[in-house]
This record gives sequence, structure tokens and C-alpha cells, in this order.
Amino acid sequence: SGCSWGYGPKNGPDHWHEMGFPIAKEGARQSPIEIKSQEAKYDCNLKPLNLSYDPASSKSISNTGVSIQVDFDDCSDRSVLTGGPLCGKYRLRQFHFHWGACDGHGSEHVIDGKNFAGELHLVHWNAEKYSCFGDAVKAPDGLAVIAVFLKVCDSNPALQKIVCSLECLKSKDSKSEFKDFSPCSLLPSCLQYYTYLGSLTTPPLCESVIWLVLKEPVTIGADQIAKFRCLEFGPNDPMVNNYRPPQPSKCREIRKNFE
Ligand SMILES: O=C1NC(=O)[C@@H](c2ccccc2)S1
Ligand SMILES: [Zn+2]
Repeated sequence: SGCSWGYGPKNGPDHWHEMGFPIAKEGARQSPIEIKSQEAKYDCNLKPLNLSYDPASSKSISNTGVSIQVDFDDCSDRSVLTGGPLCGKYRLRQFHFHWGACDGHGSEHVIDGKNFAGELHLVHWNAEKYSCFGDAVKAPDGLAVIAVFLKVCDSNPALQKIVCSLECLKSKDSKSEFKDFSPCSLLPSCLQYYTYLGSLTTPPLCESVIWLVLKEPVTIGADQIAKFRCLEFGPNDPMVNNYRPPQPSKCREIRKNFE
């Protein structure tokens, strides 16, 4: 127990429902989920994802105590996501990562029983309908999160600027300037996706996320992910396994924009 949630044996995902977040157990659209590719339905009406990101809108990188996060200036439509299943413009607010203590697990979503070593989340909010992130996070169509699987293989040059910044971000609440970073560089060449209605994967677990899970993973080098694992949740508490396991599907429909 203890006052704040985390990923440990006493405050991790299995305890969140008793730490003030009953939706963790009672919710109808909790995330992440296991995606069974054969059960996902091809929908020809799904549009391609349209990303228009301004690298100048990146502001800072920080150790939030639960992840490493890059924040963007979301006071105007500088970096936006449209298309896919979305109605309107969703502004990029931040991206962050989830990863494991070893390469065999660490992703939040699972595809056909396969866990990846990590997962990148690009968090956007519906700035056309809502006036701020705080309002959007309470709405069923408030957020859109792009999830990208991380596969340990060759080193990924696009991650290098992030990896190099980690040395100064070991401790919780540390923060550095992080300018002129293009989030597009982190995406795979193919933007085919699965989509379903879900939730935040951390408390407050609000059921306000339209998930866009990319089919194609991106690589991360063994040396690069090793540096992620040197971060800390707190003093002498390595930041690893900061992921929530899959939640009941509860008969949700998963669609895909590819055959
Ligand atoms: O995709 C997600 N990953 C997380 O850590 C959750 C979250 C929680 C609060 C704000 C933004 C995102 S939702
Ligand atoms: Zn996340």
C-alpha cells in the first residue's frame, strides 16, 4: 500500500483498485489488452494516420518517477494527429516509454501472445472539442495514444538523443531541456495500426483513450535499453517493469486498417 501507486509488489497494478482507483477492477474499457490479430476486423473506412509534428515544439525530458517522458508545447496546434478513426485534431502533449527488466517482457499491449521488450506511447488530446488536457482526460473521446512496440535488435539512431540524456535523469523528478526533437523519427516506416477504445494504463486509469497500436515495431539496441534500466523509480530502486499487464477485453471490438 503506501500513499502512491507504482509498479512494486505493494503498490503495483494488482493493488491500484484498492489505492483509490476502483475502475482498475470495475472498468469496462481498461488498457492494455492482448490483441489477437486474427480477431481484429479490417475496416476499409479507417483512414491513414496523419501526423504533423513540429520538432520545435519539444520542450523537456524528465524522469517522472514512473517513466521517462518528453513534453511538448501543446498550447497551440503545432504538433497534431488527425485521420485514422479520429474526429478532429489531437494535439501531441508528451511521449514516454514502458519497458522490462529483461528483453522478454516490458510492453503493455501483447500481440498474439508476444510481449515486446518495451512500448513507446505518444499521448495526444482532442483540442478541437476540449479546452485543456485535464478536461479531455475525462472524456470518452478525449485522448488518442499511438503505441509503438520496441524490439531489441540493432541500435536505433532516433533514440540516441534520448539515451544520451538519461545519464542526467537517473533520479525521480530530474529534468533537462530537450529541444528540436522530431517524434516522427521514432515511428516505423509502416503506420498500419490496430485501434480500440481503452483507458490510461496508469492511475487514474480514465477510460478516455482511443488506442492506435502500430503493427510494425521499431528497434532499440541492447546497449540503449540497458541505459533505460539504469534509471530509478526512487533511490536504489531501478526503473524496470513499469508496465501494466493486459486487462479483460470484455468483448471489445478491435479494428485494423490493413488486410
Ligand atoms: O498511454 C498511457 N501511458 C500512461 O502512462 C498513461 C498516462 C497517464 C497520464 C497521462 C498520460 C498518459 S496512458
Ligand atoms: Zn504509457
